Formats: sequence, C-alpha cells, structure tokens
Amino acid sequence: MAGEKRRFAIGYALLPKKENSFIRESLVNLAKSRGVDLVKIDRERSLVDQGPFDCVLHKLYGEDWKIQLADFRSRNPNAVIVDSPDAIERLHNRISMLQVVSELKIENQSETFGIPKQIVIYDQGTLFDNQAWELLKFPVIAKPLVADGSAKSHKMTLVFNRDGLNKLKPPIVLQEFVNHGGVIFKVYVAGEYVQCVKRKSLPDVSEEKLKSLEGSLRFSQVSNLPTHEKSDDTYYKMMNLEDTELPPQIFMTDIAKGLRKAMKLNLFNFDVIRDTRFGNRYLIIDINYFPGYAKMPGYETVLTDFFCDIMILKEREKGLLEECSQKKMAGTDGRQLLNCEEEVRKTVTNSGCSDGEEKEKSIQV
Ligand SMILES: Nc1ncnc2c1ncn2[C@@H]1O[C@H](COP(=O)(O)OP(=O)(O)OP(=O)(O)O)[C@@H](O)[C@H]1O
Ligand SMILES: O=P(O)(O)O[C@H]1[C@H](OP(=O)(O)O)[C@@H](OP(=O)(O)O)[C@@H](O)[C@@H](O)[C@@H]1OP(=O)(O)O
Ligand SMILES: [Mg+2]
Ligand SMILES: [Mg+2]
Repeated sequence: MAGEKRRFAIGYALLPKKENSFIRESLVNLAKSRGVDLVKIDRERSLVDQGPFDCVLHKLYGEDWKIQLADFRSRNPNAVIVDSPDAIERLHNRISMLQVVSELKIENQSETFGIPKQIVIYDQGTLFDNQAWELLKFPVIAKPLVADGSAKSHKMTLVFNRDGLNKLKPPIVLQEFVNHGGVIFKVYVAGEYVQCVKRKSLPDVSEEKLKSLEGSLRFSQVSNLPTHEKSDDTYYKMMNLEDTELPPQIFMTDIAKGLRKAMKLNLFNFDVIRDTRFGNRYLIIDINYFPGYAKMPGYETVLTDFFCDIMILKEREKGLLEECSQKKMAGTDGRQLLNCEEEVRKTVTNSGCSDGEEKEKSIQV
C-alpha cells in the first residue's frame, strides 16, 4: 500500500541448539517492531525454493549447505548472505583462525597484542620430536586442529609434561598455556558493534605447582560452564570476576574492527587473555563464528540494530545504483561512473530505521 514502509525478511538457518538459544521471542518481536521479519529456513527443503529473503543468516556446516548458498546467491544476486561461507571457513582451522591476528596493525602505545606460541602436529612421531619442542615450554594446551563446532573440536587437554603427550590424538595444535589470572575476556562483534565481557577461565599454573602435577588434564568449554559446576570443583577455585579490570575498550574495539575487516566477517567473537607476566600484553586465543549472542547483555537491541543496518545498506545500494544508471543514460564519463559504483559498495550514510538519526553504516562483504 502506498506510504507503508517496506518490510524485510531475514531467513535463518541454524542448528536446533543455536535456534533455541538465539531465536527468542524477545528478539523476534523487537525485530518485527522495526520492520524485520525473522523467518526459519526449513533445512529439509532446498533453500532456493524458499523465501523470498532479503538476507540469509546462517551457521551450518558441510558442502551441501555451501552449494545451496551458492545456488541461492546466483538466483538472488540482491540478497545478502551473512556471512560468506568461505570467510567462515577460515575459523574452522585453529591455525588459519589466528593467522589473521599476526597481520593486524594497530597503533597503541600502552598495550600490545598477539597470539600464544603454538605449533601444529599432524602425526604421533612429531609429537615427541625435540625439534618441534624448541619453541614451546610446558604447560601447553592441546587443541583439536579442526574447530568445526562438533563436541570433539572443543575437547582440550592441558599438558604439564612429556608424559601427558601420550594420550593426545593429532592433528592438534599445541599452544603455550599463558597464566592470565583465571579470567578470560570474550569480545562480541556484530557488524560495527563491539562488547567485551568477562568469563571464568582456567586457573594459573605456577612453576611450583607444575612440578607436582601429573601428565595432563582434559577439559571442554570451560568458559561456557554454569557457575555452580565450576565452584563445585576444587580445581576451578572461585575467582572473583568483579575484581578484574576489563581491557581498554578502545583497544578491543580497534582489534575487533581490524579482525572484521581482515576476515570479512560480521558475526563473531574472540577470546582474549591478559598475560600476567606483563599486565599490558593481550593474547587472542580463539575466534568463533556466530557465538552465543544471547548471553550478551542487550543482545536483542544489538542484533536488531545490525539487521537494520543491513537493510539500510540494501536500500541505499538500490538507490545509488539507480542514480548510477541514470548517470549512465545521461552520458556521464566512465571514470565518474566507476567512482559512483564503488560508492555503492562502500560505507553508506543512512537515516536509521529505528530512530531516524544520521549515522555511518557498513556491513562487511
Ligand atoms: N593459550 C592459552 N593459555 C591459557 N588458557 C587458555 C589458552 N588457550 C585456551 N585457554 C583456556 O581454555 C579455554 C578453551 O580454549 P579455546 O577457547 O581455544 O577453546 P574452544 O573450545 O574453541 O572455546 P569456545 O567455547 O569459546 O569456542 C579458554 O576459554 C581458556 O579458558
Ligand atoms: O553455546 P552458545 O550458543 O552459547 O555459543 C557457543 C557456540 O556454540 P553454538 O554455536 O553451537 O551454539 C560455539 O560454537 P561452535 O564453536 O561450537 O560452533 C562457540 O562459538 C562458543 O564460543 C559459543 O559460546 P560463547 O563464546 O558465546 O560463550
Ligand atoms: Mg574459546
Ligand atoms: Mg572456539
């Protein structure tokens, strides 16, 4: 009807566990009130037969899904896929996942960042090869090389000495365990939004304690355990989260922005620890695609803002492309035309779909 604002449909394709935690009524209703309909994609049916969708939001694994998305993209060139499966794939390997951190350049005088020392082990032989060990010292964390969301890919082993290596099953990444005061920082990114929260982590291992510890200790998703489970276990002695200072917000935001641009991803979080040997050194140890946003305070607003940003971008893109073709018809010279089309792909200025204020928006494509 004339004058009625156009609504946008976002199709979501998530595993049942993710759907349960993320697609809450509070999110669906807020998005709806701002013109965005969240529609479940039926995984039993082909994606191209569903919709129409202005945007597809997804966290599914496997070749079949990649093919379906490619098909959908070729038939719906104007729809946005958040995020590109190729960009997500980088996070499915714990080496390529962190490589991007080493490429980041961030100007900061008072804090530094990096990743812990690590090596990749493909076979049992190399596990005991002294050369491979020149770089690392105990304790180390053995992590499955593949990070594909399976329960297996989260099974970690904290290894205290050579005896502890026997039970490991390559391919694995051996990463130096860095004492960090038992608190981990999780930095959630949703488009341009960045929020850092504190979670409990593994306790420090002193040189003294290391001598008395035997072999290894297995654990899984320690920062995701409910608090009572941790406090019942004497190993995870209670740590006072409130006493821990957050890293400087601007520093985390700069890293988040750098990662987002380098990885071409909009929805992810990264885990950061503060090296207790140097109070100003931060290490990124893990990056996760489409993490548990519902655990983040104010997640409904943050995600709805992100959805609106995508939609605004699409509308602006449409408008700009129309302008470009008008210029083309009017015989504007080629160089100006190129600038115009580049403009379409770059950051766009918009009047927000919520409050009407003028903001700079972009999504990573
Ligand atoms: N290098 C390290 N030094 C100290 N602690 C570490 C290190 N790497 C991991 N940890 C601890 O082990 C936990 C699990 O490691 P990591 O985050 O790599 O696993 P994950 O299964 O991918 O986690 P997530 O559930 O966040 O996806 C971390 O949250 C942190 O408590
Ligand atoms: O379980 P939640 O929904 O809270 O989210 C967790 C998410 O699980 P899910 O996507 O299967 O749900 C994990 O994904 P996979 O590595 O297993 O793919 C990983 O991203 C964790 O880091 C998330 O926890 P958070 O980092 O936010 O604490
Ligand atoms: Mg983690
Ligand atoms: Mg992870």
